[in-house]
Amino acid sequence: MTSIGIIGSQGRMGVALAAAISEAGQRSCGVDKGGDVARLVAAADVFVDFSSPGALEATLDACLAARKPIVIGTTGLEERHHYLIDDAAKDIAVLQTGNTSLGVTLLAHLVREAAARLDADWDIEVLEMHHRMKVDSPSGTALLLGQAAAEGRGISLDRCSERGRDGVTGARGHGKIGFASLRGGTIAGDHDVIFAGPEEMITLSHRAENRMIFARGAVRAALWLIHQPPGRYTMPQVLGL
Ligand SMILES: NC(=O)C1=CN([C@@H]2O[C@H](COP(=O)(O)OP(=O)(O)OC[C@H]3O[C@@H](n4cnc5c(N)ncnc54)[C@H](OP(=O)(O)O)[C@@H]3O)[C@@H](O)[C@H]2O)C=CC1
Ligand SMILES: O=C(O)C1=N[C@H](C(=O)O)C[C@H](O)C1
Repeated sequence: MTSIGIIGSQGRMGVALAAAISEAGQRSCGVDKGGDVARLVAAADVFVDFSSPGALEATLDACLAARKPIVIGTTGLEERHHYLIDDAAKDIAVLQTGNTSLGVTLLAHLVREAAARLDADWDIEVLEMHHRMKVDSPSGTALLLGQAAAEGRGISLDRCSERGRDGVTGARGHGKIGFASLRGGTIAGDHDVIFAGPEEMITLSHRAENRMIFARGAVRAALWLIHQPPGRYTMPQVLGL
């Protein structure tokens, strides 16, 4: 039996993850804000982080000291967090993703394919809606889908994204990838990638009906990651997509 340590165990995802770990016949333990992450790391075989970007540095340090692998599902990460992850991945196995579900992993593949086939006359917009308690925007998934679209087009998302339109912003930039975020209610996570072309439109969508899809995907990733050498891994590798 594998012991999976949960960073953010009392949160919405932490609770769903504990249920998914138990469903998979594995053992869980956890830590929350103010808790002893080094103690948790000593007690488990692999870790899943669904907490807050502020927790990441200490969590990675503890995993590095113990040479143990980690799945990072927390979103709202900044560039410096990605550098920390790249550094850690030289010594331990790390998987970071904005979405651990099978459906979104496949959707990202479809978005990359569509973007590769449609020229820049097809405007790409990523629309997401989440529950009222979500603190970061755009969602990690929206950014992941935007990245897939940019890769399909062979462009850099950093240079082509259009975010936070408000007021007289001027016409939409040609070839840009736009993002829009809605917040309300208890929605677990809805994402649409819209390809708006000349006189026709394609929408690729994913609806999360509840958090167990993320939790089950995270368990699958954690159980896969313990068998991998140091490196930075992705959900398509876990799912063989
Ligand atoms: N990759 C994916 O598939 C998914 C990612 N997420 C992401 O996971 C994260 C958590 O989401 P959610 O569960 O809804 O959020 P919650 O706010 O419900 O839970 C976060 C938990 O993390 C704890 N926490 C905060 N800071 C620390 C810290 N420094 N060390 C340890 N624990 C800490 C919180 O404790 P306290 O309340 O005391 O602050 C809380 O228990 C978000 O970034 C979200 O976007 C969510 C769903 C799927
Ligand atoms: O905060 C959430 O709830 C979710 N966060 C992730 C994200 O930012 O994309 C994944 C999922 O959409 C739910």
